[in-house]
Amino acid sequence: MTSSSSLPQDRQRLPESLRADALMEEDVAWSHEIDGERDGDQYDRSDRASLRRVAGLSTELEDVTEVEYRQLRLERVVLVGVWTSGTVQDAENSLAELAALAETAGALVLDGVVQRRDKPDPATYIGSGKALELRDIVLESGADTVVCDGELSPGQLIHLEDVVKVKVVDRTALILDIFAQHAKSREGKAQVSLAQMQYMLPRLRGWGQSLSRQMGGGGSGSTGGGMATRGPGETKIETDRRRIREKMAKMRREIAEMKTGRDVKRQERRRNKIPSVAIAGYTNAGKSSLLNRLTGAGVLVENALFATLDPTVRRAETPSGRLYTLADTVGFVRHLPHHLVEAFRSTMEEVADADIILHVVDGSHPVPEEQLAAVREVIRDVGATEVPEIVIVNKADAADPLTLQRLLRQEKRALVVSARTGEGIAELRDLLDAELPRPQVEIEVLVPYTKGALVSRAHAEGEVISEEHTGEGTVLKARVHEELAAEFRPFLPAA
Ligand SMILES: Nc1nc2c(ncn2[C@@H]2O[C@H](COP(=O)(O)OP(=O)(O)OP(=O)(O)O)[C@@H](O)[C@H]2O)c(=O)[nH]1
Repeated sequence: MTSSSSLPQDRQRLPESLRADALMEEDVAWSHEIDGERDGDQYDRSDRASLRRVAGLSTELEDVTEVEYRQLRLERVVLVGVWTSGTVQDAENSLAELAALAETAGALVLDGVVQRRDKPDPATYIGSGKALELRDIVLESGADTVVCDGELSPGQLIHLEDVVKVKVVDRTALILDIFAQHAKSREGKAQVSLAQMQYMLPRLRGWGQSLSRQMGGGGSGSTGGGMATRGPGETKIETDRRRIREKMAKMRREIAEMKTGRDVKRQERRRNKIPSVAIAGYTNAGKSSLLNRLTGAGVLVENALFATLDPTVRRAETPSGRLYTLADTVGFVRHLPHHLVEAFRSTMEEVADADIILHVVDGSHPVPEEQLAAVREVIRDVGATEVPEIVIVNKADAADPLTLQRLLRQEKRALVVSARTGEGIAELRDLLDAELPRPQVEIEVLVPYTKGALVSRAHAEGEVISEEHTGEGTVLKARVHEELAAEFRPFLPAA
């Protein structure tokens, strides 16, 4: 078993070896220890994450009890995870992902600890001995927040805060915080707010109590940064709860109205029979980059998780000139808080409604299969299992060729591409051309030049077989969808 005193030595040793190649002054070493408490299996490893500091996170913990949710203030964090099953690699990947999430939320990750246990401790998430060790790490590193790699009960949050004496947040709160930062549309913002309130409701008491206790007993220095002296009392919490419930009801109504507007637009696209392609995939897999490649649209591409939160729908063209719509969707992540899956169910309808799902996976990830499985779970959840799926293994330029080969072997329909270099994109366009549903009705018409717009629609929405300009108008032979065929009816040659 690793004693707590070996940890500081590890961390002292690591920054030096890393400092040599540090690019930024702000970079710090990220080390973590995986502690085999039960089976004596020990594992030490260091890693370095590129860490960035993002300003502008403004909320103190006490504000969380206000009805208006503001972002959590995550600055200097220590990560902690409980490793209950799977391999060491699984535990590492999960913590690495938590680090990426914390960075995306603007935090500086100082350290990470994983504890091997059968299940999380019901009182403090990690065992009580480990919690004390964590307190030492927090003190030594000057962290202001502990981020846990799971969803904690209100009681676990209170108890762990009591031990470590700084704010404790869980993975769910972290993801909600990131979503709050990234939502841009009114609908997206409303959905995230609703999910945040849902999450907050049972936890108001916990955070309030914990704070009151810290204020009363712990001494102001122990909380690590700028907390107010007011601990919300029972009555305040009750008032907050009622106000939150009222606000949630109002928000649900508003979201329902916005959804109606979006449904109308989607039905319009359907009526026009423009084939639709939905891009789905794990967060950071390269969905927005692929959308940009296929449409030339300047969608925000960020090396951060969940840059895309609101569905973006664009028009694109196949090599033969057929129009289709391409929808980018929210990035998925393992253990996506269920409030969020629920909240984004309606935006995911773009996926359920599509003719084809392009399931983008990051080929440079050590285990892309995990991401594929997590995304498929959501695809199943939104009832989109019937939609044909093409797996797009992205980032070929940065991927291990063996991983690519393995994925191609495992997946029924897969294509290797690089949205960055353009590799494989021509093949993807051809594939879409071949796979998108074809218009059914063949027409042969003479269209007067005054109705030129109809001919343009045949080009965009159908397939033109031949086109000839005569003195009387355009002689057009084409395959189009039923609705458009009906509009051409007046121009059919007289029987
Ligand atoms: N090396 C490499 N990097 C890529 C490729 N495609 C995308 N990226 C990078 O991966 C990161 C994420 O790309 P995005 O397109 O924003 O990913 P996303 O899936 O839309 O992300 P979310 O919005 O978080 O769901 C960015 O830093 C991209 O530059 C690729 O083909 N090769």
